[in-house]
Amino acid sequence: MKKNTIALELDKVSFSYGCHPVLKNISLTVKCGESVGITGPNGSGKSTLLKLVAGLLKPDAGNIRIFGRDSKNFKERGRIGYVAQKVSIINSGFPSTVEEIVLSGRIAGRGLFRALNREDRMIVSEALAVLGMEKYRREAIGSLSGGQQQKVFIARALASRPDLLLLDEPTAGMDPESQAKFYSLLKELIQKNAITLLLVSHDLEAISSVVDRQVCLDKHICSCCYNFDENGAFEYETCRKRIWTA
Ligand SMILES: Nc1ncnc2c1ncn2[C@@H]1O[C@H](COP(=O)(O)OP(=O)(O)OP(=O)(O)O)[C@@H](O)[C@H]1O
Repeated sequence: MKKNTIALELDKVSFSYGCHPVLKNISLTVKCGESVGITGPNGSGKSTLLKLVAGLLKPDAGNIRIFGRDSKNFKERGRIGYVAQKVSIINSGFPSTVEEIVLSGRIAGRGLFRALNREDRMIVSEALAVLGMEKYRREAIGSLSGGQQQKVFIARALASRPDLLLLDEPTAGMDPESQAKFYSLLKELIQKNAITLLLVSHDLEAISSVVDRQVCLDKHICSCCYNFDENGAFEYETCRKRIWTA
């Protein structure tokens, strides 16, 4: 996919849950291969924004274009990998193993009737490594903790090799060591595969190593975008003050 082409364009998007307005006039353009962090206070609409891009919700007003197509007509949903903030916990009787769940990400992108090959297994191993979950590959998913299950679903999304990856607070249930390793390996993976990333997080500092810039949802309006300098430090401070003192 060509760099500098547009992966995602939100044009004056508004959304309400019933009579509760959440997003108003949001405009945002993301280039192919770009990584954008979405930050903002609780309830500012970050998850809602990802759900709109994932096609799980429809905007009340405005347009969303994905890879040049109006989202209403965008049928290639396999090109989008989305992992919600909290996946539903799978109960202990569920028969699939971690490896099977992650492999199912390969089917989503390539179709049910294509046999899985060595490359698929290699991609699955790589995705499990990003999440530090290789040693659980033969375990039943239902026997894992909630945080571990979340990691498996992130690995599944990575294994699908999406063109656009939407991650909603992916490290919320991770210990600090897994978190640092995850962001560093995620960065490698998205750069290697030219994946466009939208990453929701409260931890501006942690994600500054992965994202090219951060977008702040502030009082329901996408109010500021900052590019990072080499260390990310100055822009991070500015951004944080703008969000939490507003
Ligand atoms: N299904 C729903 N029905 C009604 N209101 C909802 C629903 N989902 C979210 N909301 C409301 O929409 C607003 C935005 O929620 P959203 O989850 O998008 O915010 P957020 O920025 O992701 O929050 P957080 O940082 O706490 O995860 C909140 O006021 C929330 O209560």
